[in-house]
Amino acid sequence: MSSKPVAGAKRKVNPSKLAARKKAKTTHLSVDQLPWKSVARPREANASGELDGMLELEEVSDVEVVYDETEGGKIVRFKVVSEPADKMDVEAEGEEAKGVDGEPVAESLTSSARDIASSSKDVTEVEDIPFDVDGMLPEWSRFSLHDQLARALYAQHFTRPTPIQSQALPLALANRDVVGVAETGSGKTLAYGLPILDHLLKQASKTSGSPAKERRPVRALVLTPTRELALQVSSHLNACLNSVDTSSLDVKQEEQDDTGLPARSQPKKKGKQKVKSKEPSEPTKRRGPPPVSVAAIVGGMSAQKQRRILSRGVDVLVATPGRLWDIIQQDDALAGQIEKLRFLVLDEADRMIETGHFAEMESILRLTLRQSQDDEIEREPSSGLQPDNDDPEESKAGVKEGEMQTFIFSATLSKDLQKNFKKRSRPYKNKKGKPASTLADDLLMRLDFRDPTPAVVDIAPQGGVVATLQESKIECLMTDKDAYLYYFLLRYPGRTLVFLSSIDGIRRLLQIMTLLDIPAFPLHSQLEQRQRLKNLDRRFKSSPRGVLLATDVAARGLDVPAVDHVVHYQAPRTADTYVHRNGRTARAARKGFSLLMVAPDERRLVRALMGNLQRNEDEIPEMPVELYMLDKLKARVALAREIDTAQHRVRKEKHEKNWLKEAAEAMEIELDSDLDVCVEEQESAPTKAQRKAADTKVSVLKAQLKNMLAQPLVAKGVSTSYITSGAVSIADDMLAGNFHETMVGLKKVEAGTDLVAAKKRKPKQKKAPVKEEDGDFEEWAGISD
Ligand SMILES: Nc1ncnc2c1ncn2[C@@H]1O[C@H](COP(=O)(O)OP(=O)(O)OP(=O)(O)O)[C@@H](O)[C@H]1O
Repeated sequence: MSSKPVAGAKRKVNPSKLAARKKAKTTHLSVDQLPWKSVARPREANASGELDGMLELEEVSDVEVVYDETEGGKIVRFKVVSEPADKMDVEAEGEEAKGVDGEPVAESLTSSARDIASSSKDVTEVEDIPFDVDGMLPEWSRFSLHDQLARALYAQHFTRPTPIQSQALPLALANRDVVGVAETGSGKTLAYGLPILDHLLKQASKTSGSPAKERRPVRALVLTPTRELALQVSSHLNACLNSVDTSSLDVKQEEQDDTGLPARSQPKKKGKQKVKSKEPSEPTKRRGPPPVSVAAIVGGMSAQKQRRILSRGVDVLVATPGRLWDIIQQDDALAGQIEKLRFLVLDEADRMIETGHFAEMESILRLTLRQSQDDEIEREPSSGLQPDNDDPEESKAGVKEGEMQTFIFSATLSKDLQKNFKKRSRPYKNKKGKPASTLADDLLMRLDFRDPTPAVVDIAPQGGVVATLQESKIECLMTDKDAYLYYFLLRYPGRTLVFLSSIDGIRRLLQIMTLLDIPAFPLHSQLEQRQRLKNLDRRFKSSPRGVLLATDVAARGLDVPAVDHVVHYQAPRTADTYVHRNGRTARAARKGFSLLMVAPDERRLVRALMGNLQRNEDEIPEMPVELYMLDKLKARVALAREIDTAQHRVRKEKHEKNWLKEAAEAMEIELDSDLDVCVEEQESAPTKAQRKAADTKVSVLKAQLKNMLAQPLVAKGVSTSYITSGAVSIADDMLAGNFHETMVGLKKVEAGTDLVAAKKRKPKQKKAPVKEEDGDFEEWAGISD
């Protein structure tokens, strides 16, 4: 899916430039052949819903739209002019033009030419000023990152590296293979992304001025388990490549708030470099192809679109294994490039090998194996940042110049697997060894680390619990879960991600929540990709009280910055899933809350998964519930369920009838005379009168529910007539601003502030930093809102 700016169609040509125009070399192309360029999906636009479920944005420039009158009517053609942009001077009058395929076409030659001419000046000016990393980003300066990356980090207010970035970056920059395990939401994407971009940008700087004639090969491959994660990773990395005019920032004495981040809202003090008042993250346009390009290829994208992305030349390809393997099988050139990768990343490595991805992953990994013994590593001292190390084994570490580096990242990787990584760098030679114990072991052990001793950085907290996360649980009957969920959503309004284990369950709950006026949206694998992105990007992200009902397709990696709550409507099947689901909230050191709903027959499962996390089930506190209020809500839920059941019956009958009609049409049978009668005659088939009665029943029930929803929910002992009387006075809360808008008489509090104390809470233990990196690590304060 692509979005293309609309072109101006009529043009006035400046005669003085006409001669130059005539000399310009022109080529006529179809819409798909035009030199489309990828544009990063701005994250803000995602939140505001502007992109409306688009997978990628593209733009095109230096294209002229030409109308030819032919006998068959008007034909639109696109003329690509290879004249340098700043020599053009053509005026456009804004009339919309359609391409041959009816799609709107690119911005007019005139405006794009001017934009490019002026923006190229901006870029040159910006890029000529070296970025003062020591002054502006002192905590990043030891990594000596490419100027472009430093600017982008600054623009995103990432003033200091997160702990996983602090520890993984020196290793990766020193050509080590890295296995990184750190808590959810702790910045793992940039922990592997920055070294890759840094390498590619520095390489591009060396070769700039001699543009490659052939399509640029893929240099880095990032594999992710889900489409959403692939798109997100690509957008995170692209955000680091957007050119940023940091000369417009108050660069020197940047105010830092308590979190160590720039105080955006504070009045600026006088600084060393003076400032135009411009938003820091505003990107400037870049001329020509980007020095490094990142693109995602995922399922749900047309083959034509994929070809176009690849033909532009992608340096960093982010992909899901299934789709990538499909393409590789038809594209020998791409297969060849994968064999010669400079970087291979498995993001959420452990999930990737779960059923469904195994075969494709294995095939892709096989391409990355070294072909012969001659490719064995000659151990050379690594260049760049080498961690201090007295260990003789470690001193031989690192991949040799130009060899593939492998990065494996996850929030959950078993200790056994990590140990195995350390022991075996060329597993496929060691077939006689012990067989791998799990599917994950088996596949990950097929990785061909070029580094004799891959570095393992494991700073995941014990039990997988992020320090800023408040967990809680509710023990209730399975049949009461709808009511408890509804209670939770009304009692603690906020952006909430609810995990269920089945798609049918999501469909049912969606109907009920919608009937109860809760803004709920579904996310599961049977939805079309466009719908998935729309529900996530447009609806959920932009609704502060939005509720996303999702399967575990949303459990891994998704970075929705302000998810307030995670609810496990059904207990997760594994300990890792519990950790990853929880990880959708409490990200980047923000506060978060999770609620585990446990039915009696889920208790054993919960006990087992807590045991796997070396935790005790009892240490999770109970969420308090006002039973009087809950009872009122149960009545609403019961009615909503009744409506849903009745609607479901009506829908099913309509569906069956339609199916019969279609079958009858296909068989060229008159439905009225034959099948319709048969249907009506079936014992179980409802008559027309019965169907009408069912419709009426639904309408009556809906009216009842509407009436019920309009009644205020008043807590026990509260008098709404006299607010200062009654067993509970609400006047004080009203004055103090603690008044709960929906549940009159209850205090407005955040989820987690009124938990019943945990029975046996163990103190959280922090891990010691790994030996490669002996710097002191401050608690990461994250990004401020
Ligand atoms: N140095 C930094 N300072 C502040 N914020 C950062 C920094 N690095 C990354 N972030 C932000 O932190 C958030 C989480 O990052 P990211 O998605 O990479 O986490 P993750 O560790 O991969 O999480 P998960 O395990 O759930 O996939 C993102 O919004 C990212 O932009």
